[in-house]
Amino acid sequence: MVPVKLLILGAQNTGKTALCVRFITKRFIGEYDHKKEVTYKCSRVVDQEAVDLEILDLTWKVNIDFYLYSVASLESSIRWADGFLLLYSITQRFSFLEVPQLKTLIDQTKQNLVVPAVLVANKADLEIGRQVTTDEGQRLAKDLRCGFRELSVAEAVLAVEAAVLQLIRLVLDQQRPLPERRSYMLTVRHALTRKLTRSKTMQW
Ligand SMILES: Nc1nc2c(ncn2[C@@H]2O[C@H](COP(=O)(O)OP(=O)(O)OP(=O)(O)O)[C@@H](O)[C@H]2O)c(=O)[nH]1
Repeated sequence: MVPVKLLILGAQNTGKTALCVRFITKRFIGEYDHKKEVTYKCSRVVDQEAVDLEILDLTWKVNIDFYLYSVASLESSIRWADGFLLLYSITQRFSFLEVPQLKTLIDQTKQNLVVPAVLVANKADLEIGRQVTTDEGQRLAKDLRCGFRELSVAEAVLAVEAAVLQLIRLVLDQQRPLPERRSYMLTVRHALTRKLTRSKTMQW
């Protein structure tokens, strides 16, 4: 069994608990008790690899003033985790605007070149209340070097499964020796493409 530890972060009311419960139980439950910090545990087989999964859903609220809360405690949860689900709601623009701050804290704490992370735009079923476009979400994910999924935890169990599996794959990829990593291979490919393009331009 390969242990994989994920931390779910995002502003209040974005659907963090709903997503965890949906992934673990396949059910959507409207309201939750937020008093307790919960670590959800399960096992899954991902690409023929047996994974012992833990997902941590924190109790305290991460909002625009999250520095007012215990940053030390947040940093310790970040250090514990191998991968990150960063959630915002398409109906709460402020939750989208908080994401870069969170990602910066993760990058500073982890100090890795590549941090496995997937940006999740939740509540896609509430189109009428949309405040963040899909395009904006995609651009932010690219800037922050994260995967991106827009979905509705309420309506799409398969999309939730796909988002978490994408993150697990990124974590597993990072645990492989350097030359076997997809991210490493992509970096090498981009560097070679850039070099080739430059040398062609110079010849011309
Ligand atoms: N329409 C809709 N509502 C959702 C969706 N996901 C979650 N919700 C609702 O959004 C509210 C907040 O969901 P939670 O899972 O409690 O959100 P949270 O981020 O864990 O909240 P905090 O722990 O308070 O930060 C609940 O009323 C959920 O039923 C979704 O995809 N669509």
